[in-house]
Amino acid sequence: MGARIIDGKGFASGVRGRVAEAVARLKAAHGITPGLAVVLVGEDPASQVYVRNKGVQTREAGMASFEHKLPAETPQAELLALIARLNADPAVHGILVQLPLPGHMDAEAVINAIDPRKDVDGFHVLNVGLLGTGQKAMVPCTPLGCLMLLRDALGDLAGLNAVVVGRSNIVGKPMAQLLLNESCTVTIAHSRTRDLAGLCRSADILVAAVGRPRMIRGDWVKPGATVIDVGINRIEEEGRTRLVGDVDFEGAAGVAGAITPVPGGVGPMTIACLLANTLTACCRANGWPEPEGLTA
Ligand SMILES: Nc1nc(=O)c2c([nH]1)NC[C@@H]1CN(c3ccc(C(=O)N[C@@H](CCC(=O)O)C(=O)O)cc3)C=[N+]21
Repeated sequence: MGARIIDGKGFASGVRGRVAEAVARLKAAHGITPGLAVVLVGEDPASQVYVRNKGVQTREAGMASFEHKLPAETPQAELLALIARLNADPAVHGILVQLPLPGHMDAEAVINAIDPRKDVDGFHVLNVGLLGTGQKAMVPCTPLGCLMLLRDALGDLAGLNAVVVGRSNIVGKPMAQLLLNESCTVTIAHSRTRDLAGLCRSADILVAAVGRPRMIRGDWVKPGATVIDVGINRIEEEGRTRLVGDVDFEGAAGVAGAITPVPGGVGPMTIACLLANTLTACCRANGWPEPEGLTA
């Protein structure tokens, strides 16, 4: 057990504090309150918990929270009409449509209907393109949170070997883009990668975002590496439900230089970065300077 445990929960609380300070300054100087609209379609219990937490933390940061809960069977046209209203609402600076959406909806069409300037998830195809070309984008919250933790742990990331395990549009691909923008040498690995263990052992930075409990073993980790575990897997163990990551924490912590725990690592950073992105969107919408240290 040699690795430093990266305190994502504590770091996230610091980020939220800095967001709250900036929000208070905006209110005092301009009388403007950044606003975040969260849309939940259906009654998925996990999604309900996340949406409630987002609302609480948004208000705690001094921002306005608008929650829209629609029944699972809502026609897509109705959701698109709501998004159009939120796009046009000057009190709303950020819009998040909770994923996954019910099966009858086309998630890509829904996401691409959001005004890209209000797309605080960074999932709109325009933001994906801006990030991919190194231009100013709205950056997906989870990878942005991981980047903040990595910069804090390592300082300059240039020249480091980064391996991202997982190629999702939500985490793996944008994470790789961010690390490339930091001048890392980046490899994206996935289920078809040959000798995944050996590849992982070449990583100075190892980001696990595959959604398979404890898949990354301790002997896949290069001694001294920084390990970022994005996985949040609910498993049954010894008769109770536990939350574990995509990394075998006990094994990896004996080898890594630093590692994020689950829970208390990347998860809390996701919501903190959602608030940071809402603040950033509000500043950009008004032509004010962006908050320092809260963007990519
Ligand atoms: N459009 C959209 N944007 C999202 O950002 C989005 C989404 N849809 N759908 C669901 C996922 C999941 N997600 C999490 C946020 C915070 C924690 C978090 O704070 N986790 C804590 C506690 C975990 C727990 O106790 O359940 C931790 O890891 O320590 C986890 C997961 C955002 N998501």
